[in-house]
Amino acid sequence: MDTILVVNAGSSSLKFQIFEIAGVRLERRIRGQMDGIGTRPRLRATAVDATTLVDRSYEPDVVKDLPAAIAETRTWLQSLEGITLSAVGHRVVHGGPDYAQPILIDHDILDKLATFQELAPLHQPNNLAPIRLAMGINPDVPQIACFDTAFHRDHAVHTDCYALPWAFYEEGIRRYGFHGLSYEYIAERLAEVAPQIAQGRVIVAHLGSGASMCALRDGRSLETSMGFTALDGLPMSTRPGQMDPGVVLYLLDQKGMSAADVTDLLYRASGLKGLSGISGDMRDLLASDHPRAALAIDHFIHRCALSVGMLAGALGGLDAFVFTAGVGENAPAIRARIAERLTWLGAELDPDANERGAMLISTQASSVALYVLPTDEELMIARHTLALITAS
Ligand SMILES: Nc1ncnc2c1ncn2[C@@H]1O[C@H](COP(=O)(O)OP(=O)(O)O)[C@@H](O)[C@H]1O
Ligand SMILES: CC(=O)OP(=O)(O)O
Ligand SMILES: [Mg+2]
Repeated sequence: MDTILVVNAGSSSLKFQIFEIAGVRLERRIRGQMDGIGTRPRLRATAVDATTLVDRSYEPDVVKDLPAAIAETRTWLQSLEGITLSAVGHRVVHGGPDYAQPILIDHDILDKLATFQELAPLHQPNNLAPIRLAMGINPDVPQIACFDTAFHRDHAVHTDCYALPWAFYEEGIRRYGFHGLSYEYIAERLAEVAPQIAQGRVIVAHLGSGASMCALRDGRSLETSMGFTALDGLPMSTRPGQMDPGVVLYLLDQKGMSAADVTDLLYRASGLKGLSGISGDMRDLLASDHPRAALAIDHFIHRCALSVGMLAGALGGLDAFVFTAGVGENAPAIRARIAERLTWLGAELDPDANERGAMLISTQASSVALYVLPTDEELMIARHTLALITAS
């Protein structure tokens, strides 16, 4: 069968899906992921009828990083039979100022995208490595890049700029925003499940290993919590989120840390992991009775609440709030605590619906509709990929 393979390397997971091309439609065939990379690695894949195709756990030091996950997953994918690849669609986290649309990759574009590696060190190298590999093995299969930044590219300039001298904006130091494929999917999904509400003022909380929020109006991105890099905004598994840049200056100047040390601290050793000293995985923190686990969760909730205030301000009010990604989809306790901090906006949680993981988790009296919508970045990538290969 003719298929599109989609590859999505996140900061704690490698997700993939295989879609059959059925004329102009896509039919999902296989969905899988290696998640818990470096903490509790597990490779799982299911067929469309929910049959388990693989379910394998690994020691954390065996699949300790994304390259190890890519190698292990690739071996498994190669064992599949009867699959002809028409194209591969890739999530590429940073598209810089110029890439605002999905694009067919060639060597020049690959080199250009590699110049953004320092702006997304947890992602960009792992997004580009499989593309380079695939182009080497089978140069005839089109490799399509879909950017996390693209969905935010039509923000107003006053939204995108930092209050730095203008020349910095012109050279590309801007607030790009990320998780755009997820927000694009949720905007479409919300338009299906609640068309009226989707036209209104909506905040989507993508709470995974990386976490951000996006203010949508009429399905378009108006504001988002991440900026020039995916360090900004909410605290994450291993990243601190919004921080006074004076801290970085202090670390460099007063503590004598090198730029590489600070990079490592901010991308890999901070956030929930750094603050708790236990783990960056929300499951571990929820299961722990250590006071620092509780502190890390309290901080996460507090920063989420502040971010909602900021984005509701950008929207001039709030009609709906959507939880998505690993934590948002799977942690009712976290959803309940965030919802509690939305009470001032008129939100009222339905605790039973929340525990069940229902799609709508607010009461009828709530003036802000609360939703849980599983994201599907891979479907978004597959759609873009199909559109691009059929247009060319
Ligand atoms: N049942 C759960 N309860 C709480 N957190 C969960 C649960 N399942 C997954 N998570 C969290 O979701 C995160 C992964 O989310 P995901 O969106 O897949 O991240 P990424 O794409 O950045 O790798 C993990 O760090 C884990 O903390
Ligand atoms: C941009 C980002 O942080 O992505 P992820 O949440 O997949 O790590
Ligand atoms: Mg992700």
